[in-house]
Amino acid sequence: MRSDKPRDPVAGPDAGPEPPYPVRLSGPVIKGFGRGSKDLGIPTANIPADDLSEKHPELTTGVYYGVVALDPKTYHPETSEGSTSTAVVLPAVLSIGYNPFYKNTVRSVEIHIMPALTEPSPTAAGHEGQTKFNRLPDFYKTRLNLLILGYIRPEFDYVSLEALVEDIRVDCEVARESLLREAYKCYIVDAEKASGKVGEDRGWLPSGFSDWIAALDDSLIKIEVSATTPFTPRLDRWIA
Ligand SMILES: Cc1cc2nc3c(=O)[nH]c(=O)nc-3n(C[C@H](O)[C@H](O)[C@H](O)COP(=O)(O)O)c2cc1C
Ligand SMILES: Nc1ncnc2c1ncn2[C@@H]1O[C@H](COP(=O)(O)OP(=O)(O)O)[C@@H](O)[C@H]1O
Ligand SMILES: [Mg+2]
Repeated sequence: MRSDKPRDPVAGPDAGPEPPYPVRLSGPVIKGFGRGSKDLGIPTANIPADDLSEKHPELTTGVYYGVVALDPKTYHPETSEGSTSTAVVLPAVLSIGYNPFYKNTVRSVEIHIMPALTEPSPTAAGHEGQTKFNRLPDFYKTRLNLLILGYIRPEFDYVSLEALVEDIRVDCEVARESLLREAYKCYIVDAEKASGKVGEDRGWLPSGFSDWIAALDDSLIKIEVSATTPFTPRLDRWIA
């Protein structure tokens, strides 16, 4: 259970991500338990966690922050300049684990995408009225690339839903303040402006989307060609 100790305003070293971070995760946005928006008012984009223990044994259960890019072929939000064909890179906070408050038996990766760092934070303390978490148009099935930049805290059980929501609100603020530091902000600015290893990781974020669509289309075509062709089991489960 969460203690009453006040929370640190930032997480991770000021000098920038320390190994094992940045960690790259990628996957299609799948259905979760349907609680994020409905129960908590906090939508979380879930990506498959099946091969996490094998590929990323370093990722213990807990809450992390990072940056995400969504495939612009299936997710193209309208901006003041019209709709964009390049992937937007946005700050994110996520949980990896069993959601002890809900006592899940399977591990999930759940990502809450926050507004751009240049916009005011809707989750800041003292924000007028009830906290409204960031909400985008739905983007199920879209491929999401995530760069995890730091660890915030372990997962907890809570005495109430309100206490869970309040802790996630603080996570959003910790993630935002952490990412606003110079050594982290560079993962969000234009890829061309970042150099060295930071530039490599930043460059990876909006990459690989065309390969993914080809692979996905291929699986779907196989299904159409022959009803007896077994659907790739994992995709079958991911895509409603
Ligand atoms: C930043 C963040 C922190 C979270 N921390 C916890 C936690 O400490 N304990 C917990 O039980 N669930 C935690 N959750 C998970 C929420 O309970 C979860 O997002 C919710 O159950 C929605 O699940 P769904 O996507 O399957 O609908 C956290 C989620 C986020 C985004
Ligand atoms: N800010 C956001 N962060 C993450 N997902 C969002 C956001 N805004 C809208 N969504 C959409 O909401 C969906 C998640 O809502 P949620 O209630 O957690 O459902 P589920 O249980 O299916 O994950 C995401 O898959 C995405 O399509
Ligand atoms: Mg979710």
